[in-house]
Amino acid sequence: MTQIKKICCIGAGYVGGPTMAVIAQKNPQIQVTVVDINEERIAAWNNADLSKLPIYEPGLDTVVAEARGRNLFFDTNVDKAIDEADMIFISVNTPTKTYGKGKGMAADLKYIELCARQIARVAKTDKIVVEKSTLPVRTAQAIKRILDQTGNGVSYQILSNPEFLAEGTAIQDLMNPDRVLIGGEESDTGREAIEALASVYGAWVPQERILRTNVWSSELSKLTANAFLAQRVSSINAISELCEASGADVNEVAKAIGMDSRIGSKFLKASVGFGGSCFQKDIFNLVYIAKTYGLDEVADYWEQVIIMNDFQKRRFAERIVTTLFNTVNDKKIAFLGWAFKKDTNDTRESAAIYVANDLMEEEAQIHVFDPKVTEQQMLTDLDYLNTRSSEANRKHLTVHQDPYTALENAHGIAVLTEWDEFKTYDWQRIYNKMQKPAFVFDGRNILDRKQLEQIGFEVYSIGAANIK
Ligand SMILES: NC(=O)c1ccc[n+]([C@@H]2O[C@H](COP(=O)([O-])OP(=O)(O)OC[C@H]3O[C@@H](n4cnc5c(N)ncnc54)[C@H](O)[C@@H]3O)[C@@H](O)[C@H]2O)c1
Ligand SMILES: O=c1ccn([C@@H]2O[C@H](COP(=O)(O)OP(=O)(O)O[C@H]3O[C@H](CO)[C@@H](O)[C@H](O)[C@H]3O)[C@@H](O)[C@H]2O)c(=O)[nH]1
Repeated sequence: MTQIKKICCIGAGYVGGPTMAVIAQKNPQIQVTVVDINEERIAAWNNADLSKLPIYEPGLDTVVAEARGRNLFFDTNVDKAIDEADMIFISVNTPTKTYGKGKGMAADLKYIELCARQIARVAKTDKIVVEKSTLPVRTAQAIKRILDQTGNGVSYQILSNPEFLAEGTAIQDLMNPDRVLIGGEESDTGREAIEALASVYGAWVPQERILRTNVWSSELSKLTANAFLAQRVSSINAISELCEASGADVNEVAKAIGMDSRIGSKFLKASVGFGGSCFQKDIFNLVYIAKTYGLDEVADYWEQVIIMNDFQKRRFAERIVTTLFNTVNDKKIAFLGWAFKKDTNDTRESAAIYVANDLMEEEAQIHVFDPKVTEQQMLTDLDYLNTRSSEANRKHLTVHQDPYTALENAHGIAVLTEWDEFKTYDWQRIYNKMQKPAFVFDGRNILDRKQLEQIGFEVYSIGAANIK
């Protein structure tokens, strides 16, 4: 069996960084080099101060501290790392296309293709190339054609090894994955490549959790897993509106259905809408592929998950406006949280961005406190929507370092992220310093509603009988 001695990972992002850190920690005999064209990001990965790593993930600093400089390296020299490696992970971003055919739907594969061409140009020895990025089904074929036809005559095996970690729990998920999926060519050399990668994971993952399959099934399983997860969130969010209208309570409904072992209790938390860099992108990708094959009913079925999610975000913003006597013009609306979920500094597709944007359209003043997201990031997120000028966004957004100043004098508080610390705040003190009536819109259902009501707050929770 091929023994892997050197691994290169192209892309030092939310997936490449943590995944390679864990692989290196668990395989001290393998040299792992993570490369990126983003010099600032690489410098941050190399920062001696572990609180300055480019991404925030609980437990990541400890793993990096153990492996970095021993057998884990972060570098900008992509060619050198490719040249030396026996196994190359491609872990670059695959965003939704913003131009041309498939705009707003298809995955933009330009970064993947650039990687393939770079590998083809540089490689002088046989390589196993591992797709770690999430890709449309049959992308491996395109990568193989580029490598075989433009390369230096060396031989390549392409594996699909999608990543299932969730942000905020990345290290936990990597240490103890439900499964590791490896798709490869159905041939002797294909199977040998699969086993080489399986042995890397075998350092800490039990063999029965390492699934071997063909490349197309592996690629499609990743999109399908995300589509199913997102679909559960949209399903419970659809029911949340019905609960509000009918007097049922979505938490009770989720509990009751979740105890059915066929349904299961996870991913049934009603919310202001799912965010993150993956769910929407991957469903659009699935929808686009289905349309490409002429499968319109399949495409429409999955697209509804996104339509429901957009509606849920909009509905939350509209509820704030109607509750605040149909106007938020010049009112202070305080946001607790901006990240797309707790325990991450990632804001991609966060519901907070869209809710803020809708409220700014109504001329509200948004004041935000998030424990991990910077002001610069929030402004970048708003500017990216292109709804209004940067100056106008700056006029409507104030970012606070202290939650109590963010909440002082607010007409309404909206909880956008489920950070644990929000539950422990001194809510009496907050109430005393707010405009009255004091409204709380709990977009994550994390606060103790009864306690808040006793203090005097008027509370709107997702999927409950609410203030009208
Ligand atoms: N974020 C997640 O939780 C998650 C989980 C599972 C799978 N995925 C998938 O993994 C892939 C990466 O996601 P991410 O969140 O880590 O993205 P990211 O944007 O955080 O990181 C990607 C990195 O790749 C670098 N890059 C792009 N082109 C390059 C090139 N040619 N050479 C060198 N570096 C290059 C970028 O500079 C960037 O730092 C995506 O396909 C995503 O769908 C993400
Ligand atoms: O019951 C729930 C569960 C999640 N969410 C929201 O859904 C979004 C996504 O959450 P989560 O799936 O936990 O985080 P991600 O990091 O986006 O991880 C998803 O996307 C990754 C990228 O593909 C996959 O690897 C993971 O398996 C998959 O869970 C977040 O906004 C959550 O707040 C809810 O609203 N209710």
